[in-house]
Amino acid sequence: MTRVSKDDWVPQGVGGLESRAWEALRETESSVLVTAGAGAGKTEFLAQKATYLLQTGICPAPKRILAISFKKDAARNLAERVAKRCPRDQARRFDSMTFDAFTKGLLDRFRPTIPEPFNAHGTYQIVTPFRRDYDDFLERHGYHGVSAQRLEKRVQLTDLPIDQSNGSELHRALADYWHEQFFGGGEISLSFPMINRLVKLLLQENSYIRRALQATYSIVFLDEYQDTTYAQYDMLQTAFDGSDAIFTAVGDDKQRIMGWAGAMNDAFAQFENDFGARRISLLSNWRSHEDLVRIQHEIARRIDDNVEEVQAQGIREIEGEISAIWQFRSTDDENNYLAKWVSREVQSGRVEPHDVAILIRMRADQVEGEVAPAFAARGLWIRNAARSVGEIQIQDLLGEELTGIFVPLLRLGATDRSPENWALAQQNYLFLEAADPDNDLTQERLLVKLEAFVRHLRAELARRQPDPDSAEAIAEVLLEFVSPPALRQSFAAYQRERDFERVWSGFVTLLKECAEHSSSWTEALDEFEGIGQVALMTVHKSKGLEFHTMIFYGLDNQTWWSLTPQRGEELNTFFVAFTRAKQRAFFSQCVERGRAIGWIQQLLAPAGVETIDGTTILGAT
Ligand SMILES: Nc1ncnc2c1ncn2[C@@H]1O[C@H](COP(=O)(O)OP(=O)(O)OP(=O)(O)O)[C@@H](O)[C@H]1O
Repeated sequence: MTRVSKDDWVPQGVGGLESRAWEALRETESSVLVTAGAGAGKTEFLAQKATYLLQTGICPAPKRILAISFKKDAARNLAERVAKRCPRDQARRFDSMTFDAFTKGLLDRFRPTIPEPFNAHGTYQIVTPFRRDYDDFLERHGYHGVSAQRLEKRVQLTDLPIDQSNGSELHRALADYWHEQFFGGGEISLSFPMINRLVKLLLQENSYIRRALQATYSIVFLDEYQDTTYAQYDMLQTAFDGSDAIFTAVGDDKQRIMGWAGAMNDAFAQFENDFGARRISLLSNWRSHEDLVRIQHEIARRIDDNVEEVQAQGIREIEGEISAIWQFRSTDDENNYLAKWVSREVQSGRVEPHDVAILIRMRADQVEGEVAPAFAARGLWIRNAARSVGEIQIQDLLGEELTGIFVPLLRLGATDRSPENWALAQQNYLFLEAADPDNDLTQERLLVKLEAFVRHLRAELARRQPDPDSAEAIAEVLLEFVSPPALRQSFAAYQRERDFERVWSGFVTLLKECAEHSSSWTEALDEFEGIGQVALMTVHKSKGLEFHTMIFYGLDNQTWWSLTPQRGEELNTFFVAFTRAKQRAFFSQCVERGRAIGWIQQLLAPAGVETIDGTTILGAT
């Protein structure tokens, strides 16, 4: 087992850390709250801190680190960064997962021990109720004085068991709601907020499980902390009540975009108070260059007048405009111009298609239908990551563990040499087989088996042309090798048959689709991963990602009617999206839909007006 002394440890994979990040990294005796703007390297900082704690033995075996992120791809990305830097025996003690995966994992493992009647037998389905579902429930039960919004909020926040002595109509509706979800006939239906409440009850009532959890995790990381909900915070506090766990939370209050879903108003102050945390703020932006950071700062100032200026560390690689409003007379003009512009940029070698993102406010499927034909006419494909394959969205599917295990194997099968995928495949396989890191013989034996399988897979792929039938057959070959029991055992999220099926069938569906119009397996895999495709996504979905060039599509005062400096959360969402750009961010606006948004126009301080193909461009810098 390799250990590095604290003094000798250096950050890995990045040039260095700013001095405040060092300070926060070395703070291992008390909790810290790292606040910083966009691109400050908050997520990277967590990966470095985990590496530091594992490599120096500050987190010694068998202790583990729990890292909680908001999105599956973010959780996976963090785990991959740590896995790349730490030996396997250390990296496997880093548990990176979403809040939902954490709570659901506890529910699935300990469900029978929850106090009655919530320990009811039988399978459960996960539901995502909309307001109209609450309305429907209230209507059916005759609760005319209760709004869907209030009921939804109560479900999120009310502790179980529900206090029967409170006779208010809202309370009765809440009790009935839980009863119907559990005993309404058929399968039990649970939403994630309900799972959260059940797990809180479990941890509150069962000190044995609580202590076991605390003994496992003495270090906890919280990424994107600004979007933690009251219920999640409450559950975490219950879980770690009385423990000496050290927390590291990172966040940016200007990126708070989940208020509508119950995110805390005062998350930072509360954390400092409850966890005795030191606040350390970072001042760099590693993602974007100086000229973009200047515009970002102007938007940030509209969110918080006192925001500190940050130091841009990104290098500008582009000449000419880096931000502007492009105005069009018709949507056809708009789509054609954008397709032509992106195609020219790709052909000139300035950017790869997947480094370009088209950002929209909502309804990705509809916009995809409008934009894609113009792009396809120029040989460019749009990847709408919000599209569902079966019951899972592509963006979520790509963050799934199953995908992370199958894709490197497929890549190895499709190419002669791929050291990176070979390293990943080895690591994954040894993990799936729960190989003892100290037993060289077992490891050797497993790696020989893996090699033989890759040879077999290569032969299978070589003898089949990519098409949907072959894709399905190949996926089955992979599953048989990896084995569903090993997947279920290794990942709590796949323990329920239905959860596993959802991901598995999404994987097969997308692979079949990609194989259908590819001439090689590598091409099919590129398409599967979105390589060579222009990304299309809503501003909400862009959280945590980054792109070389971004185009905000259809940014007019009708479509984005609520984007005003007075509406905090919309502005934050826009800010999050804008700060994803490394080099350039443009806005397209079509007069058929609405007018330009005045304050953005002002902000970009248009330098002049140009005309191209009958379209007007308001230039910025
Ligand atoms: N110390 C560093 N040196 C060089 N590059 C870095 C460093 N830290 C982060 N980066 C790079 O800067 C970019 C932003 O980092 P990261 O995503 O961790 O920032 P963040 O603060 O979590 O961003 P956001 O809150 O905007 O999502 C990434 O491309 C990352 O690889």
